[in-house]
Amino acid sequence: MQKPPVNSLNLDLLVALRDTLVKLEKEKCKGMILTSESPSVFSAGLDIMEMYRPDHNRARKFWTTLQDTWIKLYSSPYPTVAAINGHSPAGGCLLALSCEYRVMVGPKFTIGLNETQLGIVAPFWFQDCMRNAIGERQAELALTLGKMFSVDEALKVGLIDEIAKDKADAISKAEDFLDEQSGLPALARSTVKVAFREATLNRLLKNREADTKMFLDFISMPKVQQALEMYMQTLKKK
Ligand SMILES: CCCCCCCCCCCC/C=C/CC(=O)SCCNC(=O)CCNC(=O)[C@H](O)C(C)(C)COP(=O)(O)OP(=O)(O)OC[C@H]1O[C@@H](n2cnc3c(N)ncnc32)[C@H](O)[C@@H]1OP(=O)(O)O
Repeated sequence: MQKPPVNSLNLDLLVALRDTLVKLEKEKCKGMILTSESPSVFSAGLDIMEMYRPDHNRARKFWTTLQDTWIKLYSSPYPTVAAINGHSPAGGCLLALSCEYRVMVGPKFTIGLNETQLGIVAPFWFQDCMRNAIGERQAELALTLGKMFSVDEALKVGLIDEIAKDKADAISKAEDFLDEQSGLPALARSTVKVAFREATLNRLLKNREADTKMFLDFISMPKVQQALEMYMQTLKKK
């Protein structure tokens, strides 16, 4: 990802990510590493400006493109690794959680689904991804708190799989994971992957329209708009 300054996921970046994932699948990609050009941010999550005083049609397109991107990434037949070389809050954490393996550069960055802290709600499929990675108990604690994990905490709870000392080390560890996968019969591998992920995927696939409506209704609430405005101001002042 290369959208300065913080790889915030706006409609354009989501379209680019989705189209890349579609292309990789078509071209029978053998494996993908998702990482960031920024030296300190993997992705700042959803672009707040897409939710603040939105145009209804654009907001709908934004949300359905996010859903498409997640579905493609989460169900990709080829192996996927997130080399998390910077902070990874909210939607950034979702991208990492949707890969099969996570290597994160330590020690100073943070990762987590922090939505609750912002007065917004992590959608059920964000929550499912966290639950699948760290288990029911830890996921409930993390999501109600909107906890951002340090790299050490993330490793301890199973949110990431390995710590790297810098980006090059993270890429090298990600390549080791892909090398291990490349020796396996591809169809057997991807069938097992999709079987593990099917229930989570189907939950969104069967409720896409309801999920979109919930998003649009949610961001239309004056209280949510106020929270987003205050949050944007805090970020800008910083
Ligand atoms: C009632 C029940 C109903 C249930 C309904 C369920 C449905 C709910 C639907 C709602 C779903 C909402 C889901 C949201 C998921 C998200 O992803 S929300 C986004 C959350 N993201 C964050 O909180 C991250 C915010 N950013 C940061 O913490 C920091 O920027 C950073 C740690 C990533 C990087 O720090 P640093 O390197 O110091 O950069 P900054 O100076 O902070 O930022 C530079 C620049 O970028 C702007 N910016 C940062 N993040 C965002 C963002 N997410 N979107 C847009 N813009 C962002 C920041 O304002 C700075 O701008 P300026 O340079 O000052 O102009």
